[in-house]
Amino acid sequence: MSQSPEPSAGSPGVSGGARQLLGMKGAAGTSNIWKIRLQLMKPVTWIPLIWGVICGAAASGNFHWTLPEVGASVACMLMSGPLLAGYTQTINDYYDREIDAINEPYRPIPSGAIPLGQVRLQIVVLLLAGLAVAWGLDVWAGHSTPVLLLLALGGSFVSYIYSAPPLKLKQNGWLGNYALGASYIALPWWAGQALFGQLTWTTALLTLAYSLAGLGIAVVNDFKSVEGDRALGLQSLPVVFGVQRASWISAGMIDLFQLAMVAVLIAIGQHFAAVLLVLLIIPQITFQDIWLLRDPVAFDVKYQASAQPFLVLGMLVTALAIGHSDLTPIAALTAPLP
Ligand SMILES: C/C(=C\COP(=O)(O)OP(=O)(O)O)CCC[C@H](C)CCC[C@H](C)CCCC(C)C
Repeated sequence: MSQSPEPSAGSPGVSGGARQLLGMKGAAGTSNIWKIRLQLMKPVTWIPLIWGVICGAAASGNFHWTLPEVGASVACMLMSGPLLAGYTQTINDYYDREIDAINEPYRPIPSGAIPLGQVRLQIVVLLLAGLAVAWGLDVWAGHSTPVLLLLALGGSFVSYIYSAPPLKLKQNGWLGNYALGASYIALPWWAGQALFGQLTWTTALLTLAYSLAGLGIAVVNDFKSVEGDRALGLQSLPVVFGVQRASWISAGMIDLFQLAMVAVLIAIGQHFAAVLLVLLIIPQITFQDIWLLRDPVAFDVKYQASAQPFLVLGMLVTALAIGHSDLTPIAALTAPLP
C-alpha cells in the first residue's frame, strides 16, 4: 500500500509531509492509513466552511463570548469542516477515481494507497457523525424546527449529487461551481446564523448572491485539470470557453458579486463596511492582474493564496455589518427608536 508522491510542487514553503496532512498538491507519500484518511478529507478545504460559520455567527448579531456559545460554535465548525467537508472530499475522491487516475494519479485512491471498502466506511462514518452533531446543536439551541440538521442533510445531499452519477453536477461548469460556491459560502453562514440567531430570507438570498463570487473562485480550481476534464467530457468553464476566457469569467464573477455586496452595504446604511469591502476588493483585482489573468494554469495556487485572504476578510466585514443592521432581527429589535 504505497503511495507515490506528486511530481509537481504545490504552494511554495510547505513541506511534502505537511502537504500530505493538509491534502494539498505536492503531497509526500505515506503508508500510514490515518494520514491517508486525513489526506482524503483534505483539511485545507475545511477552512472556508469554518470561516463561513464564523461569518454566520457574526451576522446573527447575537453571538456572545461565553463558554457555552464558544463551545457550540466550535461544534458547528467541527460539523461543517472536518466532518461534512471531510465527507464531501472523500466522496468526491471516491467518485473521481477514474478522472484522478489521469489528472492526479498520486492521490490516495488511484495510487492504491487505501482499499475502496475503507473509503466507503470513511464516507458513512463522517456523514453520520456530521448529522449527529447537527442534531445535537439543534437540541442545544432549542430549535423547534431542526434547522441545523436540515442544512446538514441538504449540504450532504448536494455533496452527493455534485460528485456521484447520474447527476454529477461537477460535469457542468456553471451548476457544479455554483453548488460549490454556495455550499462553501452560504451553507455554513446559514448554519452559524441559525445557531445563534435567526436566519432570514433576506440574508439567505444575499449569501446566495455572494456565492456567485464563490463560483468564480471555484473556476480557479478547474484550470489544473483541463486535460483530463476534456478527455472525460467534463464541461468545466476552462474546457468550454478556453483557459483565457474562463479566467476572465472567474475574475469577473469574483469582483462583480463582491461589488454587489458593497451596493447592499450602502443600501442598508453600513457605509464604513462598504468602504472596507472596496479596500479589500482592490488587492484581489491586483492579484487577478498579475496571476489569474496572466497564466491561470501556472499561477492558480499563487492567486488563491494571495487573493483569498482578502475575499474571506470581506465576507466577515459584510457579515458583521449585516449583524449590526436592520436586516438582522436581533439588531433591529435592539436598535434605538427614531
Ligand atoms: C468536492 C468539492 C470540490 C472538489 O471538486 P473537484 O472534484 O472539481 O476538484 P478536485 O479535482 O480538486 O477534487 C467540494 C464540493 C462541495 C459540495 C458541492 C457541497 C459541500 C457541502 C458542505 C460540506 C456541507 C456543509 C453543511 C453545513 C455547513 C450545514
